[in-house]
Amino acid sequence: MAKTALHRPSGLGPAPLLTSLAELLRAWLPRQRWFAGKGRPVTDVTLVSTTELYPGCLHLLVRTEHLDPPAHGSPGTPPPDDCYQLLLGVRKVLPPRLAHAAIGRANAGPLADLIVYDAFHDPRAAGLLLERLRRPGTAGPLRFERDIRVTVPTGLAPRLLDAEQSNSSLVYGNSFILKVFRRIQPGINPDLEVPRALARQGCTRVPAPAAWFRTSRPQEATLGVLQPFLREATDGWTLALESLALGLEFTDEAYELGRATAEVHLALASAFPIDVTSPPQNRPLATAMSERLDAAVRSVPELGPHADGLRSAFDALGVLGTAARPAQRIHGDLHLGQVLRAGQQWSVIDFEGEPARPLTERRRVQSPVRDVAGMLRSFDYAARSRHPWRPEWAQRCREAYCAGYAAEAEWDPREEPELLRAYETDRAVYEVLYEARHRPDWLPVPMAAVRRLAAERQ
Ligand SMILES: Nc1ncnc2c1ncn2[C@@H]1O[C@H](COP(=O)(O)OP(=O)(O)O)[C@@H](O)[C@H]1O
Ligand SMILES: O=P(O)(O)O[C@H]1O[C@H](CO)[C@@H](O[C@H]2O[C@H](CO)[C@@H](O)[C@H](O)[C@H]2O)[C@H](O)[C@H]1O
Repeated sequence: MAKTALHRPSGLGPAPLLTSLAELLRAWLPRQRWFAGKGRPVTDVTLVSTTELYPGCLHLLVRTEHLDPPAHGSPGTPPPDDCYQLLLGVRKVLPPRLAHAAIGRANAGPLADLIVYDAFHDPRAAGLLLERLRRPGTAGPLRFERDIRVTVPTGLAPRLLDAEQSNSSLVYGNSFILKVFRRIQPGINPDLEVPRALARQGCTRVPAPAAWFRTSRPQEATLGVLQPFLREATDGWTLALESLALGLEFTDEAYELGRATAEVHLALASAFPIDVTSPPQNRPLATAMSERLDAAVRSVPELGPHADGLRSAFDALGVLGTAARPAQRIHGDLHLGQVLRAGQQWSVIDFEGEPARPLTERRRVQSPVRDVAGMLRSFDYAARSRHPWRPEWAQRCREAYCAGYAAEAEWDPREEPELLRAYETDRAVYEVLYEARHRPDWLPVPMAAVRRLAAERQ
């Protein structure tokens, strides 16, 4: 294929993508787990930038346009059009081992009669991507950078992680993991910004970025981060489900997890110092939560009958005036899937925040209670994800986690019941939206919490 086959001057902004490829992507994108625009038919796919990484392997940023931009801006609703990162392979014949990665055969334009596939599944493409990261430099609008103190060996065998993810991750030789962001938003991604800042702080709870790559077009944005792979680690969700299945307690683990969370919060507060002269106001926070609830009710009507009960949590927060704890940078999407345990040590990963929220919002300072609430919701998720439900198991985890947090942070999240309840309610509303969009079978799990939280109305 000629090098210029897909090249258009990417500085000119969105350009119509070669028709046949656009057609293929229109059908393929909505089927991907990481596609954020589910439920909103894609009307067009346009090219934002194309970079040939090597012959037959194209790095693409594409923009999707949608039929019906939602009339409301709910927390789980992406803006009317979105930008996605793709690595496409192009071959005359696709070997059977790559059959599952096929996007389709182009029938027009310079790619006519060639098969296009998702090259993250191709070890050759994945290996070459690692080589780019090992050697800092540029390729078109792409810029590859690394921490020169970290040695990344050459020739590490890649494998695409088979996890239910918002992005795509490649593991190299069980030594490094490259997370490739799929939905791209302008600005630095907190999943690069925060772990780098924590590493500078000497915090060992978070794997430090070894290399990363960005784009300068259409705007500056982070595209991927390579970090050490914790090969002996198991994620907290798997551990919690194992413990439930065996009828075991999880309180020791939860206590240690509380300590780890507090340690990360303390490191975040040092890494991102803020002006604490004006404590955060609760009323605007309560209003924002209430508006998110309104939008969620419009998207998921099952929430409607519980809306007044849920809102009482936000009202109770709103009347409190200023918050007792200062706001700071936080994790933003903390749950049991974001913590990994190796031996006795809990590590925290994925500082991207809730993927559906705008980047600027995810990088804002917020109450650390929001992360605590996220983890408490996760204990409830685990307890409710299997029969018989074990609410008392979750309650014991909750107490242990808060006690562990208090031991490290020297303040106890349970001393802020209104804030905690409001954040748990806000998180449950987010989860309802998330599940309705991505995993409808799971909707009963957060809906059970919604019923409980609404019934707790004061
Ligand atoms: N440093 C790491 N070491 C070991 N496993 C990891 C590491 N980082 C991520 N993982 C695994 O990859 C999965 C997905 O990573 P995550 O950052 O949560 O991606 P996403 O934001 O796409 O969901 C995690 O659930 C975890 O199992
Ligand atoms: O890990 P991500 O950044 O992709 O987070 C999203 O997906 C999570 C599910 O994979 C989702 O988490 C919800 O389900 C978990 C169990 O699978 C549970 O532990 C969490 O408590 C619950 O919120 C998360 O909300 C979403 O942002």
